[in-house]
Amino acid sequence: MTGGGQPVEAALAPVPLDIASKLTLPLEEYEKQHPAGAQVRWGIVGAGRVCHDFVQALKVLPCARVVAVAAREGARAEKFAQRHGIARWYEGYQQLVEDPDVQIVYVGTVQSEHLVHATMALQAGKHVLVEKPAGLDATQVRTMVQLARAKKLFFLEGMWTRFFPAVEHARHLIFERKEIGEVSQVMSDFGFNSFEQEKYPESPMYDPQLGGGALLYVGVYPLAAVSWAFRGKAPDQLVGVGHYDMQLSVDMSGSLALRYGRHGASVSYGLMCESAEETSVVGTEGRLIIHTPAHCPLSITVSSKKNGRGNVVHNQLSFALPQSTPEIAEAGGFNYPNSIGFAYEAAAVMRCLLSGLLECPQYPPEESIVVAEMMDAARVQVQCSAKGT
Ligand SMILES: NC(=O)C1=CN([C@@H]2O[C@H](COP(=O)(O)OP(=O)(O)OC[C@H]3O[C@@H](n4cnc5c(N)ncnc54)[C@H](OP(=O)(O)O)[C@@H]3O)[C@@H](O)[C@H]2O)C=CC1
Ligand SMILES: O=C1OC[C@@H](O)[C@H](O)[C@H]1O
Repeated sequence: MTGGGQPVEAALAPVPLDIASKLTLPLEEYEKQHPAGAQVRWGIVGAGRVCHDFVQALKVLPCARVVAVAAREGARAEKFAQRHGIARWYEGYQQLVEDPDVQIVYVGTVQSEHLVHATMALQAGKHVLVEKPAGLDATQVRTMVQLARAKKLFFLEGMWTRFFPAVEHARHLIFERKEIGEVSQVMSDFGFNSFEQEKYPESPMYDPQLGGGALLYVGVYPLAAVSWAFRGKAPDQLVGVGHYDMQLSVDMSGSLALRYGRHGASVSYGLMCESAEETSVVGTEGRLIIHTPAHCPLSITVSSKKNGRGNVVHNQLSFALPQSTPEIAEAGGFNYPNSIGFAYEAAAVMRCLLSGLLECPQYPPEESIVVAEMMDAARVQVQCSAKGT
C-alpha cells in the first residue's frame, strides 16, 4: 500500500533479522515517513482489558484510526465504542471482519479463540495482528501463517516486547555492533502474582479450555526473549519441570533449560508470585541486561568485559515511554504495565502496511512458530514432571 488505504497486493520476501534494528525509529519519525494524510484503519475484535489498552495506545499515533469494535454482546461493544469515540460497533465478530472500511484486525480475545478469530479475519481479506500467544500450539500458528501467506495478507503475533526501543537497541548492540561478542548464555524470567488481578478460579487465565496457564500467558515472553538472543533458531534440546494446579488441570509455573549447540539458556515463569523479570544475555566479551519489567522494558545495561575476572565496565541506557495525553486519561488510562508502549508495536505494523511489507522483521512468523514449538516441548515436560511420571 502506498498510502490512502488500498489493500496490500504484493507479498514481499521477509526482511532478514539483521536489519530489524534499522527499523527502530522514534515514533515521530515513523509518522514523518508516512505519506501525508496516510492512515491505517483498525478494527478491534474483543472489548476486554487488552483491547482497551491497545486502543488507548493507538491514540498517540496520528496515522492510526480505529473504525470499529466488536464484542460478543452488543451492549459491551457499544460501551467500548462510546468510551473511545469509535464510529461503529458490532455484536459478534463476523460483521466487523466484513466491514469494508477495516484494513487490519487486532485480535485481543481469550487465547483459545485466537486461531478462530484470526482465521475469520484473514478469510475476510483483512490483515491481522493477534495477541500473544498467537495460538495454543505450533500447529495452530502454522495454520494462520500459511493462510496469511496464501492470501498475501499481513500477519503478526503481538509479541509487543520486540518493538520496545530498549529491545531493538539491545539487538542492535549485540548483533550489529557486536558489543558482547558471541552470545553464549541467556537467562530470562517472568512471573507475577495473578491472584492480585484475576479472580480464582473463574478467570480464563486458569481455564485450560480457554487457553489458560502460566506457559501460554507468561512463559511465552522469556521463550521469545531467548529466541531473539539465539537469532530465531530452534534449540537442540529443551528440558523442564513445573507445577500444576491439579484441581483445575492448569500449569501455574515452570522452569526450563535449553541447549543451543554449546550454548544454553534458562527460563522461568509463573502465575503465583512476582519475579525479578529480567533478561540477561551473556556473551564472550560482555553481557547485556534488559531490566525489569523485561516484557515491556525501559532500560538496559551493557557491560563490557575487560582483562581480569570481575573487571567489567557498565553502561546503562534508558528509553522513555511515549507521552500520554488528556484524551487517554479521560478514557481511563491503562489496565496493564507500560501499555502505552503498544504504540511501538502498532507503529511498526503500520509502517509495514504502508510500505507493502507483509511480515514484521522484528518478529517474523517463522519465529512465532519456533516459540510455539518450544512451548509444545515444554508442555509435555512440565506435565510429566508435575504428575510425577
Ligand atoms: N501484550 C500484553 O501485554 C497483554 C496481552 N494480553 C493477551 O490478551 C488476550 C486477552 O487478555 P485480556 O484482555 O487480559 O482478557 P479479558 O478477560 O479482559 O478479555 C477477554 C476477551 O476475550 C473475549 N472472549 C471471546 N470469547 C471468549 C470466551 N469464550 N470467554 C471469555 N472471553 C472471551 C472477550 O470478548 P468480548 O469483549 O467480546 O466479550 C474479551 O474481549 C490474551 O491473549 C492475553 O494473553 C493480555 C494482557 C496484556
Ligand atoms: O501479556 C500479558 O499477559 C498477562 C498480563 O497480566 C501481563 O501483564 C501481560 O503483559
